[in-house]
Amino acid sequence: MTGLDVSAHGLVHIYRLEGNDVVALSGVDLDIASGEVVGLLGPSGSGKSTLLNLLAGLLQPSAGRLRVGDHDLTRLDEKGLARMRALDVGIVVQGAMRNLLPYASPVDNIRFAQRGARAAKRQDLPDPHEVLDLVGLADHARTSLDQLSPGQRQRLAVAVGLAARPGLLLLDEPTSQLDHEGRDEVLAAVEDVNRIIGTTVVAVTHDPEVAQRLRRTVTIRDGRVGAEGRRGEDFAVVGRDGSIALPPDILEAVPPGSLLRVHLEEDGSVRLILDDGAEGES
Ligand SMILES: Nc1ncnc2c1ncn2[C@@H]1O[C@H](COP(=O)(O)OP(=O)(O)OP(=O)(O)O)[C@@H](O)[C@H]1O
Repeated sequence: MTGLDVSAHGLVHIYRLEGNDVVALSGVDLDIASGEVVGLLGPSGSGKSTLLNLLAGLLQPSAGRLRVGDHDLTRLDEKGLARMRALDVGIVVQGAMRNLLPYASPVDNIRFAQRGARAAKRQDLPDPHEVLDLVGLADHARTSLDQLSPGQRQRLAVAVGLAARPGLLLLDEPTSQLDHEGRDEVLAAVEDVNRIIGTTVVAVTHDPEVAQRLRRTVTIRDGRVGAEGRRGEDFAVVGRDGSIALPPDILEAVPPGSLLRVHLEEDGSVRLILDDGAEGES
């Protein structure tokens, strides 16, 4: 399977707690092409994990549209979502050991993670040894998990996420609690997987050094896409509804409610002019 593309339009998610609604996502517009590697950034509580869980089919959107490959996640029933999770989407939750059976060998961990795809009669399941090879653990098929380094355990967690060779791999904080060496190992393994089998990867991260290494980053702020990054540079994004989320440092100079004149210059640049006479450019 090659990478799956993802498309979210006006995606809303509301958690309903007794008498209270918590709006976690309030209109996310996001397109991810097949084979992209995207880092999801943003302050705590901005909605990153909610978005990851929606992409995994573990939550259903409250409104808006969400598509992963051919799956329309607003329409799939529980059975359809379970099938998608077994065959097409791999999720690696935060903390390597939460993804692993502690007393099983690495190769048995992969076999166990393939059970959903086997039950769904997937014909072309990869050999578990091949999956370990993809993350550089071919020589550790039978090594006890407590003999693996933290970086190796995290790579094994990534391999478990890839066990059924999904088209979309979701990683929640894949490098937290790792030293530099472990972090580099894990990032290199994810880059190899993406290059060799073309899996689309979406990774939540708080680590600025990880974000720097990712080709594309998307910052979630207050439940929406607040910025996009390319090769370490941040850009404001124009949403499908024409709204623009300004970066926090610009918002300090131009608070909500400010009136801005907008001029499209001949050279294609856009000038925003604050109505009180102060000027800013973007
Ligand atoms: N199960 C839940 N029930 C109610 N509210 C929730 C639930 N999970 C998350 N929230 C709320 O939804 C909002 C978004 O949370 P989410 O966990 O998606 O953010 P996050 O960006 O992943 O945060 P962090 O970086 O701290 O993990 C927050 O206001 C959070 O309190």
